[in-house]
Amino acid sequence: MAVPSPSRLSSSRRPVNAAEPKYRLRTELRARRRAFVAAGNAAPIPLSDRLAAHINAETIVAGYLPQRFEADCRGLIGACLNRGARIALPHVESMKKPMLFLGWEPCDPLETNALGIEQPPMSAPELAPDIILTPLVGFDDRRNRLGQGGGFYDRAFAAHPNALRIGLAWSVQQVDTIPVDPWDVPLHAVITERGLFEPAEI
Ligand SMILES: Nc1nc2c(c(=O)[nH]1)N(C=O)[C@@H](CNc1ccc(C(=O)N[C@@H](CCC(=O)O)C(=O)O)cc1)CN2
Ligand SMILES: Nc1ncnc2c1ncn2[C@@H]1O[C@H](COP(=O)(O)OP(=O)(O)OP(=O)(O)O)[C@@H](O)[C@H]1O
Repeated sequence: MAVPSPSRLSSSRRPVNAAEPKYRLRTELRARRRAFVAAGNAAPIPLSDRLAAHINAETIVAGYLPQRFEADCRGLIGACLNRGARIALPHVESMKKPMLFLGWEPCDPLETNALGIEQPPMSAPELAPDIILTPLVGFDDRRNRLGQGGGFYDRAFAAHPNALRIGLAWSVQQVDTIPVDPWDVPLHAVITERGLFEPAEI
């Protein structure tokens, strides 16, 4: 089934400029991600011991439900639940409104948003995450991050400055250098199917 284009969410963003370095990199890395999964290389993203040390029954962990060829967060969500953590998932209503993290427990209902991603309904409680598991399009060895370009995670990081920012990606999504804009905040750590990427700040 085709995933609806993000243009179905009303947008006030400036038009995408195909010459912009982030735009070109995104196109290349989405293709890399797709090829990696198509070749049968997808594997669980492990909960590293160093991340596990931050997770207990008091912790609120924001995860995500994967879209197409993204690194799958669901095993990690299960591992966090096993440690007693509370889970939140992103809720996106429009390109203009900030993404919210809403509480979710196994068996709670989900709705599908205009991007084709499952999310908790607005009736779920809003939570302030201690840890934000972030889907990546790309990353570099300084833990700079490239996302989908909507600015949703940039804004979430600004709204939750004390949360641990953990990127999840396939190892092939690493590049030498991610272009950094003034609003970009580096990740504390990246985890791939190979484990915790070093250097990590956790
Ligand atoms: N799984 C997941 N959930 C998420 C995000 C994400 O990146 N991944 N988000 C992060 O901001 C927010 C939703 N924002 C998004 C903004 C743009 C696109 C987007 O452009 N998707 C492309 C597909 C890219 C691909 O081929 O992999 C599309 O729909 O055409 C997706 C999500 C919240 N939830
Ligand atoms: N703290 C912020 N508040 C408001 N807008 C922001 C903030 N941070 C970034 N933006 C806007 O978000 C847009 C997308 O930024 P960028 O191209 O770096 O996307 P990205 O980091 O790949 O996306 P995402 O954060 O969704 O993963 C930019 O136009 C930028 O102006």
